[in-house]
Amino acid sequence: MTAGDSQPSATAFVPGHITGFFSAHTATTCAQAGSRGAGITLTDGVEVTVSPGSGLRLNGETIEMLPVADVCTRLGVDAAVDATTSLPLGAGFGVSGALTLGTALAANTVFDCGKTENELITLAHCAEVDAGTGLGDVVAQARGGLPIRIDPGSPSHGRLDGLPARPQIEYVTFGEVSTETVLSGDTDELTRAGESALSHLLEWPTLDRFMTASREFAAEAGLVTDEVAAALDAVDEVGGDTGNDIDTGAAMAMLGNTVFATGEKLSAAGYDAHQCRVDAGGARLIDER
Ligand SMILES: Nc1ncnc2c1ncn2[C@@H]1O[C@H](COP(=O)(O)OP(=O)(O)OP(=O)(O)O)[C@@H](O)[C@H]1O
Ligand SMILES: CC(C)(CO)[C@@H](O)C(=O)[O-]
Repeated sequence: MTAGDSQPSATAFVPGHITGFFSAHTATTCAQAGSRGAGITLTDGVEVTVSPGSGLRLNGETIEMLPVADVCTRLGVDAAVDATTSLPLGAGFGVSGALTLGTALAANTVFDCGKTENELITLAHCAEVDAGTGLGDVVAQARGGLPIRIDPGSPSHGRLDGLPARPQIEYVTFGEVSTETVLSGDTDELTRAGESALSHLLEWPTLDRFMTASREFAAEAGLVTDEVAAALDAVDEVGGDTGNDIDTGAAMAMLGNTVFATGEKLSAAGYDAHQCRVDAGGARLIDER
């Protein structure tokens, strides 16, 4: 907003979310549908500013995104959404979920919609589920930390827990995987692999176990691309950079052509990796005018 501009505006920050593994769960209502699984929320995220108007701009470029438009319709508002992020779209960082939840949080403030946080999370979750752009990103992004989605769905239905850890994270991305295409296909095998990965994690809920369960999930679900396989192998070869967590390795971000690891393992393997940390706070309003 420029000086002298009297338009109200509000800005929300929503962390990026990498899913390590998941199972897909359909239900009669969007609020009950979703995914089980586990992931990492990132200090790298999306800042979403809403003011009266129309259209969605991401890093200055006008784009169309169904769940963002849907949230505005569900709130009954005409919003101009202006978002910035260093994360790529469609590469497994939950950018669509972040844009959708950020729009809900900021629009509620600007247009005085009178919704609670859980109501806004539910609106954004339903918009993502109905658009097929995500199943569990919104609830994970609302929570922050290392969310475990024990039961699927929005806050009144889903059940979340988390891993008490705050590691440094590295990631490298090779491009997009269409979430809509994967979710609209046969998800039975993927869901079996996701259920097994969740049981494995819950037996011993540590960061190391999360990484191994994620690695196994990607292989069992048949989602590993050539670039991802090469990066996973390269990290295995250097054996981790710290010498004491050799088993942890790297894993694939769902659903993207992206690899992530804890510590500096991707850099040690020769990749020009982005570095960030685990987001501790979850989605939040950061400014209102
Ligand atoms: N330039 C663009 N590149 C990719 N997707 C785009 C673009 N513009 C709009 N979109 C829309 O953005 C959405 C991307 O959703 P998707 O869920 O794949 O991304 P993501 O949330 O960043 O990743 P993921 O869900 O895998 O974590 C799609 O609905 C797509 O139609
Ligand atoms: C389906 C998904 C992997 C897409 O990013 C995510 O929304 C999840 O974990 O449910």
